[in-house]
Amino acid sequence: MCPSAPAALPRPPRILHILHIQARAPSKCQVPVMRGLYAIIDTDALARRGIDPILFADAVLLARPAAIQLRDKHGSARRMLDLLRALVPRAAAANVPLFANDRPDLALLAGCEGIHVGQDDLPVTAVRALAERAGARVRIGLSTHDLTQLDPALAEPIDYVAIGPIFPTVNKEQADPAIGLPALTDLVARVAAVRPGLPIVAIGGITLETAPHLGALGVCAAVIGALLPPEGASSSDPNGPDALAAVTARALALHTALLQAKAPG
Ligand SMILES: Cc1ncc(COP(=O)(O)OP(=O)(O)O)c(N)n1
Ligand SMILES: Cc1ncsc1CCOP(=O)(O)O
Ligand SMILES: [Mg+2]
Repeated sequence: MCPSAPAALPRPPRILHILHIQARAPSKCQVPVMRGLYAIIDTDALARRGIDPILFADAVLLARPAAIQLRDKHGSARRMLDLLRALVPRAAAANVPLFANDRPDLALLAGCEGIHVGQDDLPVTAVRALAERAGARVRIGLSTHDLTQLDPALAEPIDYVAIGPIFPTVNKEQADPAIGLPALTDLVARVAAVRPGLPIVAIGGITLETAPHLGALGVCAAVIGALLPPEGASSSDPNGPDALAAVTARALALHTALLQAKAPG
C-alpha cells in the first residue's frame, strides 16, 4: 500500500536552496527554466532492487531536482494512478514538477503538473486536447532521437524536448542507438536556433562522471540508473535509512554537478 500523506520535508542545505532558485527562475520569455537533474522513478528498475517507489521518491525529492517523472511500463493503470496520487502532494510540497510517462489520462486524473510522451505515444496535440477538455494546464515533454524527429517536434506545442539516448542504457527496451555528446551538441544548437529558450532534457546512460558535460551544454539530465545502487548489490534493507540516504546523496551529487557546470550564455 502506498502511504498517501507526504512526509514533512527537511530544509535543504543553503547552497542547494540557491541552486534551486537559479534552476527554476523564469527566463525572459517566461518558459520555466529546467536545469539540473530530472529524476525518473522507474518502477521496473526499482522492483529489481526491492526499492519502494514512494520511499525512493521521498529520498530523491530531498535533493530538490528540476523535475521528477513516474515511469511505470509494466504495471496496471490502477497501480500507476495510485502511485501518481501518492506522488502529487509530495512533489507539490517540494515544489518540484511531477511528470507522468505515457499516460495523459492518469496524469490528468491525479493532477500531475506534466506529461511525457514519446514518438509512439499519443500525439502532443491529442494530449493538449485532453488537458483542455479536463480544464487542466499541463506541461508536455516529447522524446526525440535525431534531427528527423527533432525538427517536427520543435513545431509542436511542447514545454521541453528530450533527446537521447546520449549513452548506452539498460533501462529502455529496444532503445535507439546512443548518439554521443557531439551529436547532442549539434541538436542543442538546432533547438537554440529554431526555438530559443525551449528547455532540453538529455537522457540515456548519464552518470555523475558525464553530468558536467551535459550541464555545460545547458541541458537538464534525466536519469534512472545513476540514482540507484547497482543491481545485485548487497544491502540488508534496500528501503532502510542508509540505503535511502544514499539515494538522496546520489541525486544531490548529480543535481549539483549539472548545475555547477558552466552553461553557455
Ligand atoms: C525525460 C524523458 N525523456 C525520454 C523518455 C523516453 O520516452 P519514450 O521514448 O516514450 O520511451 P518510454 O520511456 O515511454 O519507454 C522519457 N520517458 N522521459
Ligand atoms: C527511458 C529512456 N529513454 C531513452 S534512454 C532511457 C533510459 C534512461 O535510463 P538510464 O538513465 O538508466 O540510462
Ligand atoms: Mg513513452
